[in-house]
Amino acid sequence: MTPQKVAVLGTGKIGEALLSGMLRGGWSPSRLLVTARRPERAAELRERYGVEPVPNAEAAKSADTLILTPKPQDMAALLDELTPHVPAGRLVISGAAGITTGFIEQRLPEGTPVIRVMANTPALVDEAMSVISPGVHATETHLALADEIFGGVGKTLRLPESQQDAATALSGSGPAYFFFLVEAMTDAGIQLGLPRDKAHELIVQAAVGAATMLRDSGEHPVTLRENVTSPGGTTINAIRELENHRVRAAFIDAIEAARDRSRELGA
Ligand SMILES: NC(=O)C1=CN([C@@H]2O[C@H](COP(=O)(O)OP(=O)(O)OC[C@H]3O[C@@H](n4cnc5c(N)ncnc54)[C@H](O)[C@@H]3O)[C@@H](O)[C@H]2O)C=CC1
Ligand SMILES: O=C(O)[C@@H]1CCC=N1
Repeated sequence: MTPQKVAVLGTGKIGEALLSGMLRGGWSPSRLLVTARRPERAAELRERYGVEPVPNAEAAKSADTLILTPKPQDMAALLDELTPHVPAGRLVISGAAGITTGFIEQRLPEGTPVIRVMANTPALVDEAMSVISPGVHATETHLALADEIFGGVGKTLRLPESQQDAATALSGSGPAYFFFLVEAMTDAGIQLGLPRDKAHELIVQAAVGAATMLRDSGEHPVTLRENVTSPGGTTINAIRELENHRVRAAFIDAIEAARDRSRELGA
């Protein structure tokens, strides 16, 4: 079942990434609606994508699938605005960290199918990871629709909602950790006397190469790392320093903290 009309409500960074991906994937702008809080933002979206910005109430009435992408802190207010206008049977997909399907179901008309999705910004280059979990009224048909929409901008994976906060910490926030790593490695290159642009180029290509091997080689990351780590060579000196600085433990702590924050946002 392909929806006739999809609305993205609260079209900020992730909403725009999804919208742009849907358009690249062949969705006609006439089947897409967007809502934005600020008129300048609405005008920007119309100009950039040729989509129609509408008030939230109108989106709720005229789109058969609603994708909600405000900040978690703004979700309750958005739902209050939408509830009187959401006809029975509308599929509601939430892209917000932490917010549970139960939170949304309680505020919308009884029986509304709700799906929670955690995507990430690589949707901008069709390399998103989107983790999909159904609420109590979402059927296989609804899930297939979410797969279709989010599958257009990358990979999708279905997980039980109990694992969404962990997924948010890993793949939702994940790109930020890699960008942070690139920043830190660039600083190291500067420290070693390389020009910033050259250091950046070396690191980005190393990252792209490593990511492609991780995805395509079928090898375990430990094997891939061991293949780089020559006995008595350079890499093991670096690895020793990373272990001395407890970088592995820092990642575990960091990702646990992100998971905890996702839980807090939904509480
Ligand atoms: N940025 C990211 O990498 C990811 C973000 N998310 C989730 O996506 C959501 C949005 O995050 P961002 O796009 O980064 O934030 P953002 O702040 O760029 O976008 C949210 C947008 O919602 C709009 N908005 C809020 N209330 C509204 C209302 N009542 N009516 C119309 N528009 C309204 C805001 O004006 C803003 O433009 C969050 O819930 C976040 O947890 C999920 C995965 C990745
Ligand atoms: O930082 C955040 O809260 C959002 C959710 C996942 C990625 N960005």
